[in-house]
Amino acid sequence: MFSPNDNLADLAAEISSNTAIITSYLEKNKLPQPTFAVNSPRSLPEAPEVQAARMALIEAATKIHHLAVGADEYIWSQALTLKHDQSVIDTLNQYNVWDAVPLEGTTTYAAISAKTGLAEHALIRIMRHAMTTGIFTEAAPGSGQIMHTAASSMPARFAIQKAWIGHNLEEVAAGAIYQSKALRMYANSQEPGEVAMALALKDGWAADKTFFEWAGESEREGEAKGWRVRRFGQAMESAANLGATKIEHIHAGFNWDSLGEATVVDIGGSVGHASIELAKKHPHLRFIVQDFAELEPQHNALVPSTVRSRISFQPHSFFTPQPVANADVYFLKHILHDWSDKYALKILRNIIPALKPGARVIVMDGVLPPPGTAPLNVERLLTSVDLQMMLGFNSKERMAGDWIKLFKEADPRFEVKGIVQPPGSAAALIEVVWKRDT
Ligand SMILES: C[S@@+](CC[C@H](N)C(=O)[O-])C[C@H]1O[C@@H](n2cnc3c(N)ncnc32)[C@H](O)[C@@H]1O
Repeated sequence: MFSPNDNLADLAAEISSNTAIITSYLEKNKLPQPTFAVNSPRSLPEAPEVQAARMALIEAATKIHHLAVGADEYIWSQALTLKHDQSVIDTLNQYNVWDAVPLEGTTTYAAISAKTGLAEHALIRIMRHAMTTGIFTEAAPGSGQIMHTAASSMPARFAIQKAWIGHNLEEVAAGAIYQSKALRMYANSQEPGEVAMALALKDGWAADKTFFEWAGESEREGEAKGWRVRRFGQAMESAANLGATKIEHIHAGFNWDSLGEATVVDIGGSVGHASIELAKKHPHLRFIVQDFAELEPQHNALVPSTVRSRISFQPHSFFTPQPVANADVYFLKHILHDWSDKYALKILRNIIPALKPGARVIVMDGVLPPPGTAPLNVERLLTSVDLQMMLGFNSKERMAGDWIKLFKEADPRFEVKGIVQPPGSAAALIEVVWKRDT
C-alpha cells in the first residue's frame, strides 16, 4: 500500500536489494537475465525467494515511478496516456500487427500496412505510442526498421493472448467508459444485464440478458454464431497460462490425492483446461466438464490423448438442476465471482439435489484480502477483476467472510472447511463439505 512515509531513497534501496536477489539467483543457476529482446525468458523462475523479491521490486518500482512523476502531474498524465495505451493495443490486435512483424529480423511500416490493411500514416502513429510502453521497437531510433520486443512477441507466439486482449479491450474497456453512468442508472442492481458493458455494447444485449447469453448469440461475418463465447473460452485458457492466474496453482490449494478414486464435475469448466491439468497429475480422478455446447469442439481439440479416457464434456447450464448425482467433487473455478449473490445462490442450490453426504464443493476463485495486506500487483490484479465483475456482470470478488456467508445462506448444510491461498496465486481454493442431513 502507498504510505506517507515512502520516499525516493528508501524505495531506490529496496529496488537495488531486490534486483540483487533476482540477478544473483539467475547467475547462480546459470539462467538468462530478462531483457526486452524477443529471446528473453518469458517470466522469472517460480522459486519462492525470486517471486517474493519480484513482488517487492514491482511495488517499489511502481511507487518510485509515481514519486518521480510528481503529485502535480500524476493523475493528469494518467488521464492523458492510459486510454491511448489501451487503444493502441486494441488496434494492434484487431489488425493483427503482431503477426505482421517477423519474430526474427525487422520489417517496415509500409510492409506492415500492406499485410494488415491498416493505413500507413495511422500505423506509424499507433506504433510510435506503443513503442513508448515497450511494445515493438525500432532497430535503431528513427530507422523505420520495426522489430518485436519480448512483450509484443507474446501474442504472435501464443495466439490465445489475442483472445484475452480482444475480450478485455473490445468488450470490457468499452464498458469501463460507461461505468459511472451505469452506477447512476442501476446503483444497487444484482441483475447481470444492468451493467456498463451492456450499455456500451448494446447490439442486442437486453437488460435481462447475461454477458454469456448475449455472447452466445453474437454473429460475425465468416464465423459460426457464438464467436464471442468461443473467444471468451480462449481468453480463459490464456489466463490459465500466466503468472498469478496460472492453472498450476490448482494443485497447491487442495490435496487432490486425498480423494482416491473420484469423480470431479467441473461446472462451467469452459474448454476444460483445469480438468486437463488435474487429470495429468492425478491419474485416479475422472472429470466431467460442463459448459455451453459451443465450447465442445474446442474442448475436444484441447484434450490430450493421454487423459482423454478420463475426461468428458457435457453441455449443461448451471441454472438448471445438476444432472450428475453422487459425484465426489463439484468444482467451480472462477464461476461464482461472475454472479451477484442472488444468482450465485441459485447456482449453489442447483447442485444440492445431486450431493451425497461428504461430497465436496471446491471453489477456486479470488478471495479479496483486506486492503494493503497482499503484494501491490496481486491486489491490483484482484481489484481489477473485481471491477471487471462489476461492469460486466454486476458481480464481485468476495472477501473470506463473504464466501462463508454465501455458503451458509445457500444452505446451512454447506460447511466451509478451509480457504487456502497457494503462494503466488491470485485465486484461493475453498473447500466446502456437504454435511449429512441432521
Ligand atoms: C470466467 S469463466 C471460467 C471458466 C473456467 N472455469 C476457468 O476457470 O477458466 C465462466 C464460465 O462459465 C460459463 N458459463 C456461463 N454461464 C453458464 C451457464 N448458465 N451454465 C454453464 N456454464 C456457464 C462460461 O461459458 C465460462 O466458461
